[in-house]
Amino acid sequence: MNTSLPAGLNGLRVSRETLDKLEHFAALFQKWAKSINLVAPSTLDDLWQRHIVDSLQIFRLSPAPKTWVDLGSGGGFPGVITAICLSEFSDGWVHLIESNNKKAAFLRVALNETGARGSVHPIRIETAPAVIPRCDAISARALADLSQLLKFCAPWMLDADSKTVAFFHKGRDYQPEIDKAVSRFQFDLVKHASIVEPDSVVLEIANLSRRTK
Ligand SMILES: C[S@@+](CC[C@H](N)C(=O)[O-])C[C@H]1O[C@@H](n2cnc3c(N)ncnc32)[C@H](O)[C@@H]1O
Repeated sequence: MNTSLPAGLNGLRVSRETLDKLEHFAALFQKWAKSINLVAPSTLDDLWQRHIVDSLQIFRLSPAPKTWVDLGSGGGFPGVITAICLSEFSDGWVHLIESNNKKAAFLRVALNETGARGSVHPIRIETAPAVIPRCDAISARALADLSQLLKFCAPWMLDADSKTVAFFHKGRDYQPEIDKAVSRFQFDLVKHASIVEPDSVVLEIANLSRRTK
């Protein structure tokens, strides 16, 4: 298995300390992935590019938010990677929402062992806003279609005063998801080209409101 670092992290810059933590996380991930299905096994050989660098783009796009919520964190992408990046700063925090208990156990170990700034909530996303009433940013990767993601985010983003921004990784077939979502919601959208997958994007969404008929 290739656990080596891709040259220059695709141009992303991280400190030596963060790199050490990412490498520690990668080693832990490979160990746990032998007994729990953390990502599609076919992608394990390319852990750095397919998962770690893919996740790093989120923090690169938005380093400022203090309180993050990562929905359906699975094996930690992008939530744990964001939490590791935040550990360079004093006051950021990532709430990882993952209802699968085995994955939640891995996430706890990953945060503890890397000293990342985050906590794990082994709960359903639908109940998370009651536990985490506000956040500055939300991330989700490989979780649901855009309309469902916006429904999950609504409790944090629908308030007219909300400044919460959401970041969603999407593969090349994202446009029909946007077309469907705009029939129900209005929002500001920025499409960021992925630095990892050609034709994939990270959708940045702000100023969410429900469309009135
Ligand atoms: C396909 S995995 C993606 C994991 C990770 N974000 C990634 O990109 O590798 C989706 C994860 O979301 C979790 N999940 C799905 N629906 C959920 C819900 N309603 N509440 C909490 N977790 C959920 C699943 O247990 C699973 O680990």
